[in-house]
Amino acid sequence: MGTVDANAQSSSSLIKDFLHKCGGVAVIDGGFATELERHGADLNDPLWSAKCLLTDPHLVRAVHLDYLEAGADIILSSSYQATIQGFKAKGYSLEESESLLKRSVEIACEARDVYYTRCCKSSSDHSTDGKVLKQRPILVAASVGSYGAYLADGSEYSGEYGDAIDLKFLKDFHRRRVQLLAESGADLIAFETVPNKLEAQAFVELLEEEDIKTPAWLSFNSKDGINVVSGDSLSECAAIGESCEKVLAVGINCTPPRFILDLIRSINQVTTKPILIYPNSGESYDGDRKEWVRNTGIADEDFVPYVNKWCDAGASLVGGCCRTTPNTIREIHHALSSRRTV
Ligand code: MET
Ligand SMILES: [Zn+2]
Repeated sequence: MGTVDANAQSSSSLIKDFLHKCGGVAVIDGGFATELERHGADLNDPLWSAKCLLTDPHLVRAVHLDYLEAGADIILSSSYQATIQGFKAKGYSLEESESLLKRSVEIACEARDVYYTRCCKSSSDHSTDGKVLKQRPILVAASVGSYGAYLADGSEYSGEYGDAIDLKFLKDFHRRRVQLLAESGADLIAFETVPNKLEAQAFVELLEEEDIKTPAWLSFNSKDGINVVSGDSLSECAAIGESCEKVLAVGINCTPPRFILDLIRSINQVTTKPILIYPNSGESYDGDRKEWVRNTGIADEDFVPYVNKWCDAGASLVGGCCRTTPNTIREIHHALSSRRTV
């Protein structure tokens, strides 16, 4: 087997091997931007969490560390809303914009290094204040938010981009960012909050066209428990992930917990790949008011008691999205620990 084949082989089993080492299930981190806000960062800006790369990289690193110490096995970089187009609109040069994108992954990798050093210094797997300090495999995923996230008007929750936005436009929009993040030292690329089929198609075509060597996951969001937010069929969206060898896992993020079980069942029908799940707290984002609002109607209870049911239904990577915190992740870590075989 040649080197290229060997690389393809090792990256195609990255998540499966990782899950094996984790004992069958792995914990993803929790809300990142909303956690920065909880620490006082003002992210009312088109760059959202990426603004902190400019103003407060120490906080970015500290939040990554908080999630690792809460038991996350996979952390996502702060590049969700970081785009070359967005940085340029702020007056940064192409070179500066590109290095900021890479910086987001470097900071996550630095947090992992600091974490490993703390683990070495600790005599037990848990510190007295409940921190998880266990030497274990940890993956850094480079976050890529959708085009709707760049628009910063909440349209990643509608998936309505208008007729002018076609496949070619979306591929060209994401191309350079995906190339850069693939070469940034991240273990994988996390395409997150993908709101429609067109953008899922754009991502998998980009992976192939650009011969991207870093594997990816594809994560959709839903607001009805049946379809993705645009109304496109979740089965069709998940099948796009299934069809691409470079996509190692498919799933759902930033979606109210009460929809998750049905969504897992629906994805399970069309994929053999690991299923990832990281719901939000159950509140919804009001793009006009630029705030999170409680849903009326069915209240979302704390979802941690359900995570084992989600794993029984087929999920193997579980974490949290917006408005979840290191506490949520600590609880998920504990809730899943009894089913882990290591
Ligand atoms: C709107 S979904 C945001 C996902 C991103 N990983 C974050 O937690 O900030
Ligand atoms: Zn979210």
